[in-house]
Amino acid sequence: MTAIGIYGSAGRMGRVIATIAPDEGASIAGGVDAREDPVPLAHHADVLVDFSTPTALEAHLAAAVAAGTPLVIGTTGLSPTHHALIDRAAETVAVLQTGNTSLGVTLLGILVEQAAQRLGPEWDIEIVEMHHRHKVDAPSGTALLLGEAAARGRGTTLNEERVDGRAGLVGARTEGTIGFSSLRGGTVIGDHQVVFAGEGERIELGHRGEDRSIFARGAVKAALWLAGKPAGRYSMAEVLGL
Ligand SMILES: NC(=O)C1=CN([C@@H]2O[C@H](COP(=O)(O)OP(=O)(O)OC[C@H]3O[C@@H](n4cnc5c(N)ncnc54)[C@H](OP(=O)(O)O)[C@@H]3O)[C@@H](O)[C@H]2O)C=CC1
Ligand SMILES: O=C(O)C1=N[C@H](C(=O)O)C[C@H](O)C1
Repeated sequence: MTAIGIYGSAGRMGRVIATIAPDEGASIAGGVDAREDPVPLAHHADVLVDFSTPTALEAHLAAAVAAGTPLVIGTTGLSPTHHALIDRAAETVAVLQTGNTSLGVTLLGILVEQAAQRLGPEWDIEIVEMHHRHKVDAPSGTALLLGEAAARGRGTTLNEERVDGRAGLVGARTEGTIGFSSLRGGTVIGDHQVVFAGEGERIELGHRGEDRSIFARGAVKAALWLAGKPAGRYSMAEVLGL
């Protein structure tokens, strides 16, 4: 049975992953949290999952590379530097990074890319997300993933088009931009709405997470799929065959 090591094992996600792993046919090799050495776990797990914090990512990647153990990264709030480190690690081990491991959001990303491509830049795109009061990063990793899908559909990059949380006298909207708004409160698991606003009509594509097990199941499926894969950077759509 494939043994999964969890970075961030005592957190909200880590605990759900440990609970549902046996249902998906996996066992848990162990867990690591803040101020613990990530290296021994990388050596005795078959595959690692990281749902911790961006500041720990570099050490987790180094441990995975040193042990030759594949790594699924679910942690969000990553910077371009983190993504460069992931690309470098993926030259040595199999790595899958995604802001959302659920089936629903993975499919939503594909639908958003297609809609953006077909509608063109004259349809304004705004992405609204809401999460629980404990979430520390904004926009959410999922919102950014959806924004990247929309930008790809339009043949551009999110870096060129991104506008975060407007406030004050910001002026009229610039065509082609992709706006982000983040709400925080209560116990919301994760809601995302992608609004395509055209002349006299709107299309809204969205997803509501009702339970963290949707992310945990996806993470375990990704880990089982990634174990034994050659070095490279893989996607959740490949795991789910979408
Ligand atoms: N991709 C996806 O589908 C999803 C991604 N996420 C993302 O996963 C991450 C974790 O979310 P969540 O579980 O809610 O957060 P929590 O804050 O509940 O858990 C984070 C865990 O990481 C641990 N941690 C902190 N620093 C380190 C470190 N240096 N090394 C190892 N572990 C460390 C914390 O330990 P301690 O308490 O000791 O500090 C804690 O147990 C977030 O970035 C979130 O956005 C969440 C849900 C789905
Ligand atoms: O922190 C969370 O809870 C979640 N984080 C991910 C994100 O940033 O998109 C995924 C999910 O929405 C829950």
